[in-house]
Amino acid sequence: MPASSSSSAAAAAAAWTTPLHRGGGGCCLLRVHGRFLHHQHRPRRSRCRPFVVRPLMASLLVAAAPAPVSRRTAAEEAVYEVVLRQAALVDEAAAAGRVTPPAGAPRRWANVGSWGLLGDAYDRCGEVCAEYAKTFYLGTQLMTPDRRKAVWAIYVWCRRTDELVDGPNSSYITPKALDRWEKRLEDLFEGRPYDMYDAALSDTVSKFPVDIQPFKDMIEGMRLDLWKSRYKSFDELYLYCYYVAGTVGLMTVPVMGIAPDSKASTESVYNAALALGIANQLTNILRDVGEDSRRGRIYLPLDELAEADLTEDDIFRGKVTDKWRKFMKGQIQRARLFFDEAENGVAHLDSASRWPVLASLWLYRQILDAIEANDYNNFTKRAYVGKAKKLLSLPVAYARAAVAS
Ligand SMILES: CC(C)=CCC/C(C)=C/CC/C(C)=C/CC/C(C)=C/[C@@H]1[C@@H](COP(=O)(O)OP(=O)(O)O)[C@]1(C)CC/C=C(\C)CC/C=C(\C)CCC=C(C)C
Ligand SMILES: [Mn+2]
Repeated sequence: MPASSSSSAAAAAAAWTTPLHRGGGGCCLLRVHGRFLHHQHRPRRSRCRPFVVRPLMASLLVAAAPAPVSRRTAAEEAVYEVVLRQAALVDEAAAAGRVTPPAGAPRRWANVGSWGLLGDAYDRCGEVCAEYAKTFYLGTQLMTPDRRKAVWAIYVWCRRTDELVDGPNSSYITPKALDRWEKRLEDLFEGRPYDMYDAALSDTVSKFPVDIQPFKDMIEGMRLDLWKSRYKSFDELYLYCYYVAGTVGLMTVPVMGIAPDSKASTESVYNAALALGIANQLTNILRDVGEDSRRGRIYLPLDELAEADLTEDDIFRGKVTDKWRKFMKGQIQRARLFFDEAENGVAHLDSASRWPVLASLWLYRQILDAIEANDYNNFTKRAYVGKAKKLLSLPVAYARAAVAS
């Protein structure tokens, strides 16, 4: 059973009774244009819940109904518990005055470091990153060497994890194989890496307050992909998106760092990071509807499809109709809400980390524009952002990141 499941069971029980304002006074919700915005005036360590695009709220927004604020869904509650734990870890490290371990502390994985192989391991991670994610690799060049290398190591682990279920050997991947991958993850967190990519990550997690839970949760998402090909509601889909993508935000914030002068709570920065992962994955899903359907998969909320008077067969037939356009407009609107929340958080990241995050956010968000430009034909036309637009985003994001505060 995944570690997150135990908390999700408790969360499920609490979900119908927990008010949005668990922290008491000190903050308030404002309703603006049908959205609830959180007005926050609490110190960094506050536990008061910041504004976050909630799955239930987002579903209702898509259905153009009024959004309730008093209830949290089971999926949201489960994810929120992880967010709180990650934020607390970063706060503890900051309170102890460190991002890296105290000087002289035993390194969990010292041998290879002293042989100089660690440098090679990180270089290989950088090469993989440069090959698979050029723009993002470019963005990491502004970061301090330690942070840049750490993000590469996380990237490579994520890419390898995804390759297990999506790569050339995916047909051989069983739940047992994923269990072994998880054991390997535990080993590397304990300072016993299996290969050089693991070694780089092992070193990274010994230097930064990175927790194992989001990594385990990503493996859980891959487990889902082995057997689940339908999502009944947005709540179910939200949890999947958290597993495979929201987790990336939680893994990387401790490395990217929070701006020392930021007044935002750690928790709200984590929520923004989570939102970016969710937004990216929702965009992935909307871009790949046709491709996924040809693999027998529908990553769209079935209840919302039914409300739009669309059936699974409509997806498999892949005909762009007015009903489909209307449905897609709602889905795109929801993804944009998550991007908006993420964008608000970027200014609170360490200044050197803002540019790559903002650039990647803008590039991904433009895929939604491309779906619109394709007249919502995501069955047979792949939405992509052209090279010119990509190149233009980089300096614009750079300028914006430089002035963000
Ligand atoms: C405050 C604030 C906004 C902080 C930002 C925090 C941050 C850096 C968040 C990163 C969000 C992000 C890039 C999420 C990745 C989402 C994603 C695309 C996940 C993909 C999953 C599965 O997709 P699928 O199989 O459906 O699609 P494909 O056809 O395979 O594409 C993933 C493929 C999971 C694996 C994820 C990666 C390989 C990306 C990992 C990226 C990093 C570690 C670097 C992130 C850093 C920057 C600067 C963006
Ligand atoms: Mn994939």
